[in-house]
Amino acid sequence: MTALLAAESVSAGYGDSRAVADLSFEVAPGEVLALVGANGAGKSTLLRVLAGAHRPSVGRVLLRGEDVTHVRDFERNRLGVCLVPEGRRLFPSLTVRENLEVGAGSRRDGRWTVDTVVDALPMLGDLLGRNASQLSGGQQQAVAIGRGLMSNPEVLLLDEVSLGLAPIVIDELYASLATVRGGGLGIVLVEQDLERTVAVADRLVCMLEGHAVLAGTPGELSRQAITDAYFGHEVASW
Ligand SMILES: Nc1ncnc2c1ncn2[C@@H]1O[C@H](COP(=O)(O)OP(=O)(O)OP(=O)(O)O)[C@@H](O)[C@H]1O
Repeated sequence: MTALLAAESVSAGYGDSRAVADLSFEVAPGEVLALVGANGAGKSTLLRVLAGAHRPSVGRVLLRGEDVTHVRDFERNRLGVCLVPEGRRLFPSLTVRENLEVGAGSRRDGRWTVDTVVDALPMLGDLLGRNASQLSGGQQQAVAIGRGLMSNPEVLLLDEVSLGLAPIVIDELYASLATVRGGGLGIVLVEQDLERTVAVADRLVCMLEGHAVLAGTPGELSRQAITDAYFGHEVASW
């Protein structure tokens, strides 16, 4: 079966420095693939390559079998790939509703509207008329995810959605993700919290200095193996 999204031998970097090295993987419809790795491992760069925001130096990105390597980010968004970047990047002077509606710009058909986004992310229900500048970090993150959903993506790329948030807010966001992933949406997730990643992911790819050093399902990989991969040779308990 053709994968929803595939990276084929992708390398990418900045000038002479290589951030992603010869990475390959596939994401099936409805699957959550987690990219795990320490700071600087290349996870955000890889997400940007998948989104069309960073050109790989080598390799290909395929969407439903079509080569989209040279398709730019805005066009790739129209084709169904949506990046929710680290740092949220909302429009502070717009209301929550307006920020969500900005996400619908590409006008793909699908189930996501302001109403269905609020169903999936209930914390937004009372906030639609509020300016984004007046939101807590968790509320902003929920808007950023909701804005991504409004483009009716087939692939959602989530970069550190829980960064800086209180555990209770992260719990709420992850509970929402469980409802979001139905309907064949593929998710590529970058998350610092290994425990949470293992709980939510169908498959893990552990990155070290740009390379994929370990891959498999949470059932196949021991915590020790994931931790060793995360830190290189160093062993830590978690
Ligand atoms: N704009 C940039 N210019 C130059 N080098 C960069 C740039 N962005 C990232 N890098 C470098 O590329 C490598 C991979 O960075 P990247 O942000 O992809 O890693 P990451 O795994 O997402 O890290 P983090 O968890 O800290 O966000 C790092 O060595 C980083 O310093």
